[in-house]
Amino acid sequence: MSETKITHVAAGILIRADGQFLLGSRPAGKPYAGWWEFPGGKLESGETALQALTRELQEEMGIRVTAAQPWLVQTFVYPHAHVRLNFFKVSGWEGELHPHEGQQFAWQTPGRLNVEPVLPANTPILRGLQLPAVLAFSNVAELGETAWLATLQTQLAQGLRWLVLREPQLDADSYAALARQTLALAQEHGCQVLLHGQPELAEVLGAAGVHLPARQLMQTTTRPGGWCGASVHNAAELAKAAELGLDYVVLGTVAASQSHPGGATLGWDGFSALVGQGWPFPVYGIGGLSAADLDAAQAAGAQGVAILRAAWR
Ligand SMILES: Nc1nc2c([nH]c(=O)n2[C@@H]2O[C@H](COP(=O)(O)OP(=O)(O)OP(=O)(O)O)[C@@H](O)[C@H]2O)c(=O)[nH]1
Ligand SMILES: [Mg+2]
Repeated sequence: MSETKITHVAAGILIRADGQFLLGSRPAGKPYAGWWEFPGGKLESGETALQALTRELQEEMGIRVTAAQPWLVQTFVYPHAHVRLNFFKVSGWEGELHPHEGQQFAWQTPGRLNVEPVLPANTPILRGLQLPAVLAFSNVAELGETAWLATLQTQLAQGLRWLVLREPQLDADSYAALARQTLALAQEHGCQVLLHGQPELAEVLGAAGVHLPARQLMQTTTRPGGWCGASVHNAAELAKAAELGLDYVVLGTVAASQSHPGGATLGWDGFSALVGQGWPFPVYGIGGLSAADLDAAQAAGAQGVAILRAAWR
């Protein structure tokens, strides 16, 4: 059998200051004409993905890219090609948008698209765009239930929109009771709550989804419904998360933390090397981090930081 040829593609997600992002319709005459995509195209020989992105956005829409960060990498098999798609977040450009190929443009709100259909390979990218920069993990273990629930209400009022309810010290009944209370509070504020390692309970209680500990991730054969993320520590666990089609992972331990003192840490260099392999989901740093580490995390290729103790101060 001949080796499958991989077509390398670069595509840009233009993001405006108001958070909206750009989709373009594919021009007549191309495969999937009329479907919506992120502007971009195939790498020419000798080009890096960033060079191809810059050239394609100039050719297709007449803009000059001034700031672009590599984000997700998705591989996909179409009848017409096996593609490896390098998606960039484009936060800076010069010039007005011109549809040089007769395409249409549409600015979109994450999670609330008003155009369709979007190219099938882009599903995880559209999900990733809905995820926050800071992912909060609960800390009932240290604060106690009453104090944590009080802090939760303050944080919800201040805009907390994503929460992982991780309390491995609780027995099943106590955890379920806490989950019910947490969901009742969170739902008033449109906050998405992910339960820890219990897809069935998440479904019964109507939680947004589930967060899998690494051991459970490695034993899972079918992706649970709703939002699904996992904790990972190495390339094998990252690969498993990609195979299952998860929505995000938290990768650590980045720095020594109070909960894992003296344990092995990745540091931002080790973190960056793993993220740089290219994954179809956002990767958060975890372990001894706070929101103050956001810039360092993003410089290392992270979506952001997962924070535990620091989320409830
Ligand atoms: N530009 C772009 N291509 C995508 C996306 N998602 C996705 O699956 N693709 C696939 O990536 C491949 C390359 O896309 P393209 O047709 O834009 O390439 P191109 O601009 O170089 O076109 P050309 O070869 O006709 O000049 C196509 O197979 C397309 O289906 C996306 O969001 N943007
Ligand atoms: Mg193109």
